[in-house]
Amino acid sequence: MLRIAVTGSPGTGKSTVVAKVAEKLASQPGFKIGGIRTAEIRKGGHREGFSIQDLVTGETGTLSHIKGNGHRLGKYRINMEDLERIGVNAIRNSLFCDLVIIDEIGPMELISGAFVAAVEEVLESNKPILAVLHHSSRHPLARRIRKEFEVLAVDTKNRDELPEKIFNRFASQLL
Ligand SMILES: Nc1ncnc2c1ncn2[C@@H]1O[C@H](COP(=O)(O)OP(=O)(O)OP(=O)(O)O)[C@@H](O)[C@H]1O
Repeated sequence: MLRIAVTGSPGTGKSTVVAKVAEKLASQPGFKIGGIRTAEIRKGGHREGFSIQDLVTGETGTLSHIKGNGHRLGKYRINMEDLERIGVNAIRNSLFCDLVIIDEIGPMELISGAFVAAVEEVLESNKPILAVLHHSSRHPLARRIRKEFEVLAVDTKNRDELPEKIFNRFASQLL
């Protein structure tokens, strides 16, 4: 079962690579992609936090924000309610899809035991997975993914060609 994790320094284009692969696969008739994407919340040219979205329902919430009163991680406060209501549900429901995308598995997401458990459940399934893995996480789940997945490092030199390569790998197994 094909499982690929893309990793790399901040801002190298990991999410863009995954989004391009997802877009190409999603355009195949009947192909269903589940899981999550996270994105920056910007205001006035500054990053104020991150959003989290269910790839099936489109439901979007706040993963973290500079304002809030949840668990602090750097300058951000984790919104555990949205992380678990949207993120954990999206990952559980992705078990009914053809491909699971988890963008991303990093320190903010790994704060939630329910998130970790949901990802572990997907790992125990037979589902193909494409994940963005935070480059420096030492969490046991991150270590497990580094061992079990094919890990591809994204950099500015390979980020334009990687989407096609990753698409072809999944396409040859799944389409
Ligand atoms: N192939 C590309 N060519 C040009 N610009 C790109 C490319 N890929 C990504 N970018 C730009 O680089 C920036 C970072 O991209 P992206 O969010 O995909 O990176 P990331 O590695 O996922 O970031 P983070 O570390 O914050 O998760 C964005 O502004 C995006 O538009």
